[in-house]
Amino acid sequence: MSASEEINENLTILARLQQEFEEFQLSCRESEIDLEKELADKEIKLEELLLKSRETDQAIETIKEKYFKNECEISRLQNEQEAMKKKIKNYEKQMQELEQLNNQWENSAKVLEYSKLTLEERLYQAEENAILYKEELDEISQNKIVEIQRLKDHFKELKEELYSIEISSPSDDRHRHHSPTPSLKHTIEHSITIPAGAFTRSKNPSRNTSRNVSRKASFDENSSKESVKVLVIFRPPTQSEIWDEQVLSIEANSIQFKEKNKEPKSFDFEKVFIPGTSTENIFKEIEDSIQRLAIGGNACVMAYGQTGSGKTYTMNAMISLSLNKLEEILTEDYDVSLQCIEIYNEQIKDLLTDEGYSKNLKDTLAKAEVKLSEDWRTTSWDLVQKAISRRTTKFTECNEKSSRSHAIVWFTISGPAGIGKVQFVDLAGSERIGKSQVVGDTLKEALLINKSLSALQDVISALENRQKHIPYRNSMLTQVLQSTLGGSESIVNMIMNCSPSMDSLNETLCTLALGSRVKAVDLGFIIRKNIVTKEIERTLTLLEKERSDKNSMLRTLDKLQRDLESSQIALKDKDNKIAILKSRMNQKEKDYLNKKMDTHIIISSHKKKNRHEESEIRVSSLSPTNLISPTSYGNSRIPTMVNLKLSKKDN
Ligand SMILES: Nc1ncnc2c1ncn2[C@@H]1O[C@H](COP(=O)(O)OP(=O)(O)OP(=O)(O)O)[C@@H](O)[C@H]1O
Repeated sequence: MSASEEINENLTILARLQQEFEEFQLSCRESEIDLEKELADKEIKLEELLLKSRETDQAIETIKEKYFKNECEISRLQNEQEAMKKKIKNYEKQMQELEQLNNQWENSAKVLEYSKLTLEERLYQAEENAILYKEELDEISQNKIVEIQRLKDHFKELKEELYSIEISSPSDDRHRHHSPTPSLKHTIEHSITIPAGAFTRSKNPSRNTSRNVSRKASFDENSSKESVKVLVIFRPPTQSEIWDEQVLSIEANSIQFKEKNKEPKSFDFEKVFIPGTSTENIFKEIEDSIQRLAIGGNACVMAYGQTGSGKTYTMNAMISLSLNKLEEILTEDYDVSLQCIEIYNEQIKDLLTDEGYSKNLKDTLAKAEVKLSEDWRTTSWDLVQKAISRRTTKFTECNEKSSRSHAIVWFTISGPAGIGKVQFVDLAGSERIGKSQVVGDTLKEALLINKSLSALQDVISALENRQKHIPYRNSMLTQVLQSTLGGSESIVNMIMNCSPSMDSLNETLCTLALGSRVKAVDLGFIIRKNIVTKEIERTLTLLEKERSDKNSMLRTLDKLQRDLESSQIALKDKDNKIAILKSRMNQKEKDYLNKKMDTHIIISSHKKKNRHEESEIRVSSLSPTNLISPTSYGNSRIPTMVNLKLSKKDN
């Protein structure tokens, strides 16, 4: 080949190569554009991934915070749980202590019960002795009566002798002056038999003097009578109640209990009213003490008994019949005033005004006094009815609350012969409250009723023992009753209201036991009055001491029983509190476990989500497109010149 041909051929190759090169350049530019586009897309995706990763970081932070909070809450709950456990341990310890106390009480109650039995035995023996002494006394008094009759006859003979001497010497005026005139005769005769006190209705001023005289006579007469009278009243059974006379036999002076599998018990009283006795017959027993009001005497008519035993019924009848009696014996010379009050939870309330309960006894009593006008009989009865209805209507809504308070209707009668006072007291129900259901307010109420009835017993006991200090101030009830309880010119009529129902046997027993103890207050007094010889006096003192010992023992036992009941009630209250705390703690534990579970679920779901997202990120970062860098990507696709050369060489 010629040189020119070779040049031409090379030129052709060059031109072809140039063309190829240009094409290659063109394709390179296109690839560059594609790569740039892809790069931009990747950058956007990367941005998005970074954003997502930042959001995930934030979410993780929030979860961490939540987790931390939950941890704190868990440790707080754990602390609370620990504290609760400690509290429960404390309560359990207290409960154990109370149980120990309870056991101790029960033991001392057993000891007391045993000593009670021993004392009862001794009392029984002493009573037998007393019967013997009484027989002796009866014999002595019989002899005395014969002696008195003999003296009377002798006196009569002397008197007649004197009279005949007088007649035989009419000139001697001195003798006539000293002769036994009819009035002297009256006086002498009355030195042997005491005249009955009488109340005369007279508007003559001179009547006052005669009333003063009659007052003295009346007190002298009554000084030999009882200062405390115990009346036992059985109301008729209701339709739903059963009275088995074989089990509970009620007679005019005694009550017998013959329960199956139990020791028979009997109580003797001066007056026992069988179911269905008219209130007029009952009133006859207190009539004396009401009559004495006109001459400045004091009286207390008190109704004691369980709820529904007839206290209010009896008290209403006694007030009404007393007002009839007073109307009969009082004239316009007398001023009558009335107070109707109620004592509930150691607070006092005037039942005739809208004032609420107060702790200020003196003020309330002063404000409660209503001075009655001339037609005081009608006015006072209306006011008493108003007070009773207020008590009843107010408390019916609160169910049985009426029997949880003491109501007192108090008349003051001022007349020429002095100031007489009578208090009609409807006491709170004496029933023992069941231990199980007593909590909160009811517990407080029960404890305060126990306290006031105990205080009443203490006052009666102090009167029995003729103590110098009578503890009237121990309760609001005894403070109010101070005017008519005790004192030489006061008569206390204690009405023991009972139900004949078989369901109430225990409460009836308690009521009668208290009645016997109250009766002992007066018994000592009467016994002392009748003592004739030193020997008998000594024996009777011993007997009286034994009786008083037994009574104080029984009272202690009663008090202990009440205390025991109170502590059992308190124990029950503690039990309830512990049960409430335990259930609260269980609830807290449940809450705590639920929260823990929730937290656990949240954390694990977040962890799962995070793991999922992380793996997603990892997977996407491992895909081939992501693995190629822009340069390597370009290089791999650019056809190499070496290849071209190689092909050229091959060629
Ligand atoms: N001697 C009686 N004769 C007939 N019914 C009577 C007698 N005593 C009470 N009752 C009746 O028995 C019921 C209860 O009497 P009452 O309300 O007087 O009892 P209470 O002891 O005062 O009760 P509480 O303590 O709950 O106030 C009443 O329906 C009353 O009429």
